[in-house]
Amino acid sequence: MAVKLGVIGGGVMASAIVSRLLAGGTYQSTEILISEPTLSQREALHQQYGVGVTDDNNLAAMSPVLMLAIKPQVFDRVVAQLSPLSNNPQLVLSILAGVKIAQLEGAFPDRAVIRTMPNTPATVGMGITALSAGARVDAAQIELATQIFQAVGEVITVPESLLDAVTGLSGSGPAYIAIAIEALADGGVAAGLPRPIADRLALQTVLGTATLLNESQIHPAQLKDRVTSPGGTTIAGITKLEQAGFRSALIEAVIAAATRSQELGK
Ligand SMILES: NC(=O)C1=CN([C@@H]2O[C@H](COP(=O)(O)OP(=O)(O)OC[C@H]3O[C@@H](n4cnc5c(N)ncnc54)[C@H](O)[C@@H]3O)[C@@H](O)[C@H]2O)C=CC1
Ligand SMILES: O=C(O)[C@@H]1CCC=N1
Repeated sequence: MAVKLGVIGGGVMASAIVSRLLAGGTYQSTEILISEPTLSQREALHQQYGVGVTDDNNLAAMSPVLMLAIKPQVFDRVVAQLSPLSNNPQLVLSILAGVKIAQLEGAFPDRAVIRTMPNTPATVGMGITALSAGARVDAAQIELATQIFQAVGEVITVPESLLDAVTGLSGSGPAYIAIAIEALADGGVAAGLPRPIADRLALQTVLGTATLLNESQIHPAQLKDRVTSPGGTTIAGITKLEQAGFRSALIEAVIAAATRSQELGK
């Protein structure tokens, strides 16, 4: 069967996206070719997903749809090593933080380019991906990109000027939430809970709160007010959070990550 999707870089995000594309039937394993320099990673991808693997980026780049899943720091080097013949894909999808549509269009002349920002909950189909289309993209290509990223969760379309901010929030956000869950569990241990119980309580509290907000569509501030009894435990905890700058820490984290995304595109 002919390869339909080539992927350059077979790391964390490529694995997450490819696994969901296969599970959802968007592509068959024989229709995907991943180029990856690390032998053990190639073997793992082939064994786990049955996809084609290669150490030659030019082979992956010949596919009609090419997904770039390398680190932004190696983008220039990877592009410089692609031969003109492999400048064949009709559609290039980039998941690279920071790398701009203009850079992508310069690297793939005459090809349609869509810059995207997915996130790691993609692994379980609960991701959210923002797409931003370049000038050469037609409606069918936006539809195809949407279909590909819907395999890993929600898809939204934004102007490119917002993609660095998206990166700072939803791209990097899973790490902030993971730290929050770890810290909540540490707090539980500090308050006397056995570790396994603290871990379970912390995780389910975040999962349950996110699900409740999502399903009820109430504002987070309303939910906070519902939990907070006058003179009770929650307001005692919130007072400490405010003293420690919890809100501003999160705000500053998103801004710092967005700023770093901008820097990566320079
Ligand atoms: N990890 C995350 O949560 C997210 C990452 N991204 C973006 O996705 C991209 C990939 O990130 P990860 O998957 O986390 O990184 P990763 O390090 O897990 O994967 C990158 C892969 O590229 C391979 N690679 C290195 N040099 C190469 C070359 N010359 N040719 C081909 N492959 C090469 C590496 O061996 C590695 O397997 C980055 O650009 C990042 O900005 C986007 C959204 C979320
Ligand atoms: O940390 C990074 O640069 C990548 C982009 C978004 C999430 N991880």
